[in-house]
Amino acid sequence: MAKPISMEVWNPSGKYRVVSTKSMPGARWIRLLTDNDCRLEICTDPKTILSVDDILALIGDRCDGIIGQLTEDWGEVLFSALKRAGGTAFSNMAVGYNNVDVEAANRNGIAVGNTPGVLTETTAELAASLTLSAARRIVEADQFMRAGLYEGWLPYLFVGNLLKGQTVGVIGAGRIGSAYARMMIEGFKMNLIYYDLYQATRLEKFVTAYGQFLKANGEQPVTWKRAATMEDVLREADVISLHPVLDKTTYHLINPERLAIMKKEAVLVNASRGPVIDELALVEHLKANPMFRVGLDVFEDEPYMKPGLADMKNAVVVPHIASASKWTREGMATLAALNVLGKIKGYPVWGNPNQVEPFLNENAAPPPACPSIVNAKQLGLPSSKL
Ligand SMILES: NC(=O)C1=CN([C@@H]2O[C@H](COP(=O)(O)OP(=O)(O)OC[C@H]3O[C@@H](n4cnc5c(N)ncnc54)[C@H](O)[C@@H]3O)[C@@H](O)[C@H]2O)C=CC1
Ligand SMILES: O=C(O)C(=O)CO
Repeated sequence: MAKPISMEVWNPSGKYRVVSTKSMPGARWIRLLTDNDCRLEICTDPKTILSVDDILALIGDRCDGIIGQLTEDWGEVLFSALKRAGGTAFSNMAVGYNNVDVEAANRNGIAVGNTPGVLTETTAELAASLTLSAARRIVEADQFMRAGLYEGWLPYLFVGNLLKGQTVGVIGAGRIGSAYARMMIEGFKMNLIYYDLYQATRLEKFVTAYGQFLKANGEQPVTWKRAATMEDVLREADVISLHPVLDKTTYHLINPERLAIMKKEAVLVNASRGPVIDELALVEHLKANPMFRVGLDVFEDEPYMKPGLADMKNAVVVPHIASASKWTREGMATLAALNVLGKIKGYPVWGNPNQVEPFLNENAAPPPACPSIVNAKQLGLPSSKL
């Protein structure tokens, strides 16, 4: 087993031992735990990704709850160790929890928290930024300037794609996908085609109302369509943004066959999870189709890129920063801490994980509830009546 690693300890005499595998932004999450009789231990080891052995050492012999990161592998080994240490609560500091084996958590009676809602707009804004960067070739043009290559305006210099009046395709029109769609529709007057297992009723109503508003003002109305198949989106859209969860149904959702049916000058954006795209196939597609552009926040084998991707001028790549705004990261820390605290205190689970604002109000005490526990039903946890 790995040696115990460096820790920062808050409120040493607290009754409940809570561990965070990383330092997290803001001070509120620390205050919320220490004001509620928790001894908080924050791992300060400089290693970016902790191994299962590292985390076993952090859990130790006694641990009531633990906050972990999306880079960590939370399965049977860690959940059974947490159970043996007397723990009942884990929270990912993330909305996505594909790094967590929820079945293993269920077997060990551990609640699994996540942090929905607080990342929605921040992540959608980064997806919109990637869309614009790819469509208008911002990174290529920036590199060109810095290399001293600019000799004056030219009719063909860095010609890209106009978004207005084009079709934006969204795959996975949940919280983030819908927020992204609204940005592209309201901001650039794009038409929408989307594919999701469920109907995005609020999004549809928004596009209808916005279309009516534009029409009343003498402008071309925007339109929406719910596609029967993912292929319909890929064939029709000029810009496609991926926002589904990562699971068996979405692994390599973008594969060679599906890349082949996309428009040759399409823009593809991924701020969901890397394995949603077959990245090797994408590299080949980028090579064969120089006018096809991508904006990627996530990668199949993070922190690595597949061979060849870094050389592609038609790819904009950023290191998984879609949720990286101060407000969002502090909010994620707060929600993760409250998930763990709420379970330790025996609080019920908040009724609507899409409406977590009451937990984020700095000027009020948070509701006595766990903001979001993904396996609440399986563990038979009570729902909050608030
Ligand atoms: N790059 C980043 O930093 C971030 C990435 N994410 C990723 O984005 C994902 C989505 O987050 P939210 O919008 O908050 O979740 P959400 O649960 O509101 O939306 C996910 C949507 O995907 C749909 N979906 C599931 N399977 C599908 C399939 N096979 N085909 C099409 N649609 C399918 C669901 O019906 C749902 O509407 C997270 O699970 C996470 O992996 C989230 C935040 C930040
Ligand atoms: O919350 C998530 O799922 C993330 O990817 C964090 O950025």
